[in-house]
Amino acid sequence: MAGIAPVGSQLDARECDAKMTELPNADGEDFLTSNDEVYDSFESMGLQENLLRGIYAYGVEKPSPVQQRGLVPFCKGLDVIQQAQSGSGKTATLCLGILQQLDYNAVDCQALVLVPSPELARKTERVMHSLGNYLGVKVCACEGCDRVPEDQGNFSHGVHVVVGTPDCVFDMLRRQSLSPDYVKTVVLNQADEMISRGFKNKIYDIFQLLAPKIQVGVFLATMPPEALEITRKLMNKPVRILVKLGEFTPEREEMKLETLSGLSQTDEAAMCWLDKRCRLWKPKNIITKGKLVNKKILD
Ligand SMILES: Nc1ncnc2c1ncn2[C@@H]1O[C@H](COP(=O)(O)OP(=O)(O)OP(=O)(O)O)[C@@H](O)[C@H]1O
Repeated sequence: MAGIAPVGSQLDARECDAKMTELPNADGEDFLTSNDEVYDSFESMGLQENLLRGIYAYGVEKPSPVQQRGLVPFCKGLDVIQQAQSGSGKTATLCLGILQQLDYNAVDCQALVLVPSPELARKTERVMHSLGNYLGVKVCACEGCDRVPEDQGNFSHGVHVVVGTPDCVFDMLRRQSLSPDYVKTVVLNQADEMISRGFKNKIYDIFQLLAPKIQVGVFLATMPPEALEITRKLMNKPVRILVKLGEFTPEREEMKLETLSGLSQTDEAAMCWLDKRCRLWKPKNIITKGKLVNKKILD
């Protein structure tokens, strides 16, 4: 671990919030963190042996910038805001942070992950399941509000983590198909996207059903004013991590495309995703699975 004095560690909460909205557009500073610890390897983070095995089996060797700064505080049970671009490793971070803290001797729902779409719920379920394979995690995605009986069936076998859109999760809690009693962590993944899809009030409704003292993680790419409002209302002295655009390199994106292919996404979905990345980084070429994809074919 290398100790550094990061931008943000001396600022108060309000100054930090202001910085988090300004910094993505500013030159010069790459990180804003209100926590001064940076871990450049997973081994130095004090993670459980079986979680490390899951990480290696998943094919990940070195933590990404957001993981180097945000994973350990999250594992310690602190509230954490992580703002970084899509593809920077936020989903893996929240999965690892939850997996490290679960009590595997109890089969109660201990963590909720709220996401903007059923597709992202399924993706998060797969990532959590792969990383937690050696820990025996039971994770379940709510498939959709029209599939309540199937979801109820899955929950009845016992579950540690539930992932779903705010609508679905609220519905499960309201029907008492899911107990709020043992939930100690709630994560809002792609919180900015959830807000733009109109889920803000449903998120507040869910928190009304949970215990008052709960760990909250907020993961997003942008910080609209409503996201700041959510963090102020729901979080307790959060650790703030902002990784600027461009910190995640195209080389690592090769891995994302391989993962995409591995998950048998359609070529169209993969190309659409690549196109978004090319607009961000403007690379000349992207190499994937030994093939060179010339950027021109995406134009
Ligand atoms: N430390 C790492 N090293 C290499 N690849 C990684 C690492 N962490 C995550 N990845 C891979 O990078 C890709 C993006 O990670 P992830 O989905 O966690 O990012 P994200 O920030 O949540 O993206 P999005 O906002 O689009 O969901 C995935 O394919 C994941 O397997």
